[in-house]
Amino acid sequence: METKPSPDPERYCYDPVLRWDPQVEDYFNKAYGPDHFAQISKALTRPSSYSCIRVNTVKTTSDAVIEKLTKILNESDDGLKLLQSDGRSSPISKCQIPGLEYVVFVHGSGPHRIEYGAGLESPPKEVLVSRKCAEAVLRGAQVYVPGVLACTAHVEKGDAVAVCVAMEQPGDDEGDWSVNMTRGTTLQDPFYCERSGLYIGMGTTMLSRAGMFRVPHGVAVDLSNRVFRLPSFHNVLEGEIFLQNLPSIIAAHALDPQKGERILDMCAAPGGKTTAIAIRMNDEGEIVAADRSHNKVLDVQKLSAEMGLSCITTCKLDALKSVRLPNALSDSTTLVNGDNIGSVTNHSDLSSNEEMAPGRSEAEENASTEQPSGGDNVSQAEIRKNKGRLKNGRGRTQSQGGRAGKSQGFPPNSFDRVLLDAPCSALGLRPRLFAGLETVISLRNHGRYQRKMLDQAVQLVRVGGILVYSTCTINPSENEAVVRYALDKYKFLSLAPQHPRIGGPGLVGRCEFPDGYVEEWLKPGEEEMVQKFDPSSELDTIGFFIAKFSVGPKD
Ligand SMILES: C[S@@+](CC[C@H](N)C(=O)[O-])C[C@H]1O[C@@H](n2cnc3c(N)ncnc32)[C@H](O)[C@@H]1O
Repeated sequence: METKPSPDPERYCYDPVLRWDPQVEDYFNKAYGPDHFAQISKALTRPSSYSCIRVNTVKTTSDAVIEKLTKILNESDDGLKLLQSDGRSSPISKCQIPGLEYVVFVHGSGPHRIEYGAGLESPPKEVLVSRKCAEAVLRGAQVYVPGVLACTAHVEKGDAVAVCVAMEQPGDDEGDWSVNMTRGTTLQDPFYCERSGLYIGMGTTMLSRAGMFRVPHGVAVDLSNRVFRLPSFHNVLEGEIFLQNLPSIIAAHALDPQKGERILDMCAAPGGKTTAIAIRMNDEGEIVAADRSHNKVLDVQKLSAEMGLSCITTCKLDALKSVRLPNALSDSTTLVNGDNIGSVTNHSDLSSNEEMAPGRSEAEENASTEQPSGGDNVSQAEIRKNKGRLKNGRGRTQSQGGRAGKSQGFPPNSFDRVLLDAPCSALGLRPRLFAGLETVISLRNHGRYQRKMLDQAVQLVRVGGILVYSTCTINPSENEAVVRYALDKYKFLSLAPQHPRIGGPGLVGRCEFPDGYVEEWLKPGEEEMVQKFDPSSELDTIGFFIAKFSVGPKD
């Protein structure tokens, strides 16, 4: 009788190698040292071992959230598996860092070894998913139909399948990567080497092969046996909690916003940090949340309304043009109802998402925003808002219902604090299965873009104010080199201590590139003033960077 090949454990496992552009790899090897960078690279391919939840303390408490989440976990199959595999009394715990008791962790588990051949006579049938789909699945998501690229022939609904990732492969030309697979392909060779080490779990198909490529949405595979078990809290306790990486929460603490202050969040969407800042201010003061993208501004509006936060105003604004030119004054006055600040949309009077629905007329919105606020206590935010109304005329803060007001920018020195959570290469996000597209030139270009944004941010903070700069990348060109630029160019800026400080030090020194370009990083003594979150460290967070500047007298 013919013996069937048993599944090869080296092939049927999760052991991806993150691919980088060779020059980028050289640069990071120089920056971190080869061993450390290898650890960072490995850590990036894995999800963090816990989900981090920020509790909306304006609406609820950590204890109430823990109780609700425990109930949800106890009632779901995935949750029960988590409880069993976790080995502790409960996978849910409150953050122990002083001041962060409103942060709740739900611990997952993994990597688990999966017996892909258990009970099968031949190698398992396979479903190949896109890299993006796989990264979401590793974070706890389902395998949805659009993420499926290919599968073995004759797959029927209810079949046991191994799920693996379609990874970019190098092409003929340098820097040329492709997946070499069109959607709907039939996987022929069960031993095809490009899928070795890229198996993320075993599950049961919810559709036949034909169904997977015919229906537009739905779950394709019920992935009951996962390499990483992390709870998915998608659509759970909306408005009460927000899933957010720990360093992002720390960035809001670094800004240290005070009740009643006027704060600018320059690149705000989807609003994770904006809402964290609003909660830290107990919803008292004014936060202007700006973003370049109209639709993303609507996301911030939706999140603010969902979380019941009233101190957030939003606007569509290119951060590179955030400082209003003197001649724009009259333009904006004419354009936006006598508003000499810019067109911003306020959520103070919106109580639900429904009220944000596109298509609602401005008149209706204005009517809803004219309701007097109840209660005897008049907050500082309310006083500030009313002062603004008197000064600027009615209309500045009127909601435009599903539309993002376009701002002309803001006068210099008009904010107490500014957060520049800059768009970046995102090379700290986890899990990441491919990084080959960034080149040293593209990494430098990110830094150049960020420096231009910082030039604007510096002008908008008043003397005595605070500027926080953050990114979610491990790339020094976007982190330490941007801080060096800021400190060298603006002598009135100084690095300020951050609380809490749980991240590691920044990089000191410089890097000389083969093309002669020299990049300067931090000077000795500055490294402990920034927070650099290392994905391979015990904190097990995404890669993230935070610098906090005090703004001294500007001459
Ligand atoms: C890192 S994300 C911000 C995340 C956000 N701070 C949060 O915590 O939810 C960067 C944002 O910058 C925005 N962006 C990119 N270029 C911009 C520009 N020139 N002006 C304003 N926003 C910009 C992007 O639309 C994106 O939403």
